[in-house]
Amino acid sequence: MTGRSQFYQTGLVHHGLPIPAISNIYQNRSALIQDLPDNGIVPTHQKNSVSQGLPILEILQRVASRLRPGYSLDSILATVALYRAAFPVFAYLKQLFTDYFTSTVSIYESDAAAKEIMEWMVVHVMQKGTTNGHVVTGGVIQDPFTDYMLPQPRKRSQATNTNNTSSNLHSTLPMGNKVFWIGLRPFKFSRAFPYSAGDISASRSRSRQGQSSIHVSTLGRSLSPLHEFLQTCRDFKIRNKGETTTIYFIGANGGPYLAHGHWSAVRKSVRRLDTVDMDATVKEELIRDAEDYYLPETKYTYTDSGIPYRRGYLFHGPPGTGKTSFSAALSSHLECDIYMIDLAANQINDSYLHMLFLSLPEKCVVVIEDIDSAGIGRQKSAEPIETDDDMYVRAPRLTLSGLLNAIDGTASQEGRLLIMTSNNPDSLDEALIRPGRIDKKIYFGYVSLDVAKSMFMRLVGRAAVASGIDQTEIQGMSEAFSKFIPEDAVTPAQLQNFLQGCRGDPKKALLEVSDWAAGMM
Ligand SMILES: Nc1ncnc2c1ncn2[C@@H]1O[C@H](COP(=O)(O)OP(=O)(O)OP(=O)(O)O)[C@@H](O)[C@H]1O
Repeated sequence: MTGRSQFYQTGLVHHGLPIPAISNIYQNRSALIQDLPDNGIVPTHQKNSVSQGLPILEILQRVASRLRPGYSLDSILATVALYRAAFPVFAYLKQLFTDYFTSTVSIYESDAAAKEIMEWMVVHVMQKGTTNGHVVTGGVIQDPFTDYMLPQPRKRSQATNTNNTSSNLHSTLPMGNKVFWIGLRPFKFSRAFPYSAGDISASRSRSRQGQSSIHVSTLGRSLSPLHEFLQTCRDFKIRNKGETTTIYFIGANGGPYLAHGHWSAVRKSVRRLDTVDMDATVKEELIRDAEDYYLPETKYTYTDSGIPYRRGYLFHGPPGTGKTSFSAALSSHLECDIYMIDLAANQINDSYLHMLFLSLPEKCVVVIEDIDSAGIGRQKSAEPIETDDDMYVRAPRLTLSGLLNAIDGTASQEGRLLIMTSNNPDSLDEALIRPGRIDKKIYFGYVSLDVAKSMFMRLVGRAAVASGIDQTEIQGMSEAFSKFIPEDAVTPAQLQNFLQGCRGDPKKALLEVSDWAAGMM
């Protein structure tokens, strides 16, 4: 037996194929050559072929020779054997090439950078038709692995048509590998199903507590092209911020997302600051303060003075006065994502909250809602640890010290803007709202005269002006309307509800407001 055939055999044994089959190929080849008749043509059925003794191959051989007389399967089998034998060598060379001639970045899918990359990919690779498959889904995007999805492009005329079912369709990237080019440089993007059991590539990508990750590679040992690519994706996201805000929240009680600290996400249309009605001076001051905080020189001043670069606000006031709405509008205005934490609604304990804060991006707005209702005592530490595999469900509950440590412990992320909302600020522990943790306390109150006018104009007046009613007349109506609203009795949420019921009809609003206001007293 020659070294070459041995090599093939080794390859076949390695891949679990039957050795006899391969020996047959070579033995039978020589037999075939020796037995050739003078004219060199052997009737196929008489050939001592490799297919002999293997019923399926024999059948295939017979079919092949009927279709094409004189045709033998031997060459195909030899090619297959060659391929199987050469495969490990190819895999080894490929790995060698990857190790020495390419660079790769790997990012957990829950990371903000991964979402930026996937948004860029969806628009620049997938929607441009340079890929032959993508996943389309409908409805609200609530999964941490899909929040980077972008709406399918629509015609301008469809944008206002709420009945159009395609408006709910979103595209995301297919699983697997995708090669794309930026200029003359090739990049490879890899992504695997997060929880597909048994999938080797997926399990390779799930290195940390079930989190899947994406990988981007390019030619060359330098990481600079990859950093430039990440920056491109970030710039793209910032440029497109104008239309939507990503709101992150913690999944429903329990479940894998909670246990593993994944933020769920929804993408919503931007809430503009001018749609939140409140005292104009307070509003302006607050916006300026937040804008100043994100100026590069402010960051420098904090760092230079040795002050942790963090800022905190406490929004307090009755329910339905715009604390959450203003927080969302402010995050859109600052062009950053918002992270909502409802301490009362989720089984959050000290270590879990700490981990959530560690996972925040550098620039973001974090809102801890209804902080007074979280039932935080002044315990020094959590109760005895229960035996459980998951570190995030060990400590049973949240303590004040755990909360303080999460929001401004040494390991806590800098650069975030923390907003706590409360309906009952007097019940809050002094330590929680001391200067340095809370820099501004803002009261969100009941509807004032000005707020009533502004809400009337926004919710019914504008549409009436657009339909042809005189602007001055509408303004007069808003003036008259506001006089019916009792002071310190109606929240903006209640007034919004009443005005929505008037279906954009200012005359109806004016007619019915008196009775409605009397019912609110
Ligand atoms: N000042 C306001 N300007 C405009 N809309 C408002 C205002 N306050 C409340 N709303 C409307 O009322 C609804 C509830 O508002 P929001 O959730 O922001 O209130 P909240 O103060 O955060 O309430 P809670 O304390 O219960 O969380 C929203 O639909 C919002 O549009």
